[in-house]
Amino acid sequence: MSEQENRAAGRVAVLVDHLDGAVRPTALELLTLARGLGLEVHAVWVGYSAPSAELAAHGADAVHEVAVDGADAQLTASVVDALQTVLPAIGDVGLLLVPSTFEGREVAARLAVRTGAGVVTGASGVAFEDGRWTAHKSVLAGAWDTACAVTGPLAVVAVAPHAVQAVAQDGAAEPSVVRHTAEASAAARAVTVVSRTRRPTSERPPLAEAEVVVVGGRGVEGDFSGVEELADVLGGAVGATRVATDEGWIGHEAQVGQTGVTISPRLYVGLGVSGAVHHKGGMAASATVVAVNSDPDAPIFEFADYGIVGDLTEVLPALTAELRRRRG
Ligand SMILES: Cc1cc2nc3c(=O)[nH]c(=O)nc-3n(C[C@H](O)[C@H](O)[C@H](O)COP(=O)(O)OP(=O)(O)OC[C@H]3O[C@@H](n4cnc5c(N)ncnc54)[C@H](O)[C@@H]3O)c2cc1C
Repeated sequence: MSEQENRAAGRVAVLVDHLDGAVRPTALELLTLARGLGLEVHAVWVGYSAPSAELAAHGADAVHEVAVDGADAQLTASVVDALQTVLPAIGDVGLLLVPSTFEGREVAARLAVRTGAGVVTGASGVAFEDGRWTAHKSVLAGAWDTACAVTGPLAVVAVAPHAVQAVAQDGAAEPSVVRHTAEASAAARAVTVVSRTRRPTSERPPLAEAEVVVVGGRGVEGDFSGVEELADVLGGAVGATRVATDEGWIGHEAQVGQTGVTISPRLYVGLGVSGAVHHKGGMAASATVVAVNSDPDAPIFEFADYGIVGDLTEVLPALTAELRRRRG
């Protein structure tokens, strides 16, 4: 970028998603993406004790810790309050990256309503093109790639998990750490968190962020044990079609698709999944699609990278056993 373009693009801020003090993997991806843009990168951490060296290794030049006064800092309204305080303090921010998770998209939308920023969600990449921040995303079940240029002064781009690979670099300079305090808005103060109950933890990664997702459809005929076994061998998450969740074979939180969770794993494995358009809409951004289906004319084979025509009762145990053998 020329000096003039650099000035027009402004600085890049990254909202760092974290849980119990640990940076979420998607935040490291966002920082890596931001570093690649070649501009000043500011990491925004709501709370204190940010792991500044880890954030710097992934691209942060400066780390901003923000305490929210008067409300629970984990509420999305509080996160927006924090951003509204810290972005003007950084100054000249042209692009804010947030994760395209449920919470990230809510933060993006609330911030846009308050500030008039332009928002693009589910982006696979972002670049400064023809004097505007432009986000790229695939739409209509992956049938179209679009470029969405933001015309306002601030672009808020929610980036899909795994759009880039997080890469730490050795020898990053120690970032400056700046502390801020944000005043909670009426929206944040209106909510009191009375209790928190941690869901029973699973060894598996969260569905929306997983690098590998194994999905069971109607073809599993009610038995998800083989789907879970393959997911565990691959270190992945378990997903399902709406048919499988409607049948009560697995919880609704596992539903992948237009009305379920949107995923963008490196590897998607569909077992007894037909590949209906409503399902495809939530997984079309998967990098590699593998399908096992007994019907050679199943629509999923039209967009799968690798297809196995066969009965799950035979293919799945053989596949799992072979992968287990190869992984030692
Ligand atoms: C408004 C709306 C929103 C929707 N949202 C979603 C959504 O978010 N997510 C979603 O998934 N769906 C959604 N649906 C439903 C969607 O349209 C499909 O009905 C659904 O995805 C089909 O699920 P399935 O592939 O499991 O079942 P089916 O379409 O019935 O396919 C089952 C497949 O399993 C194969 N099979 C059967 N037995 C075996 C075997 N033994 N071995 C190997 N293969 C076998 C069959 O050949 C078939 O291809 C939505 C529908 C509507 C109308």
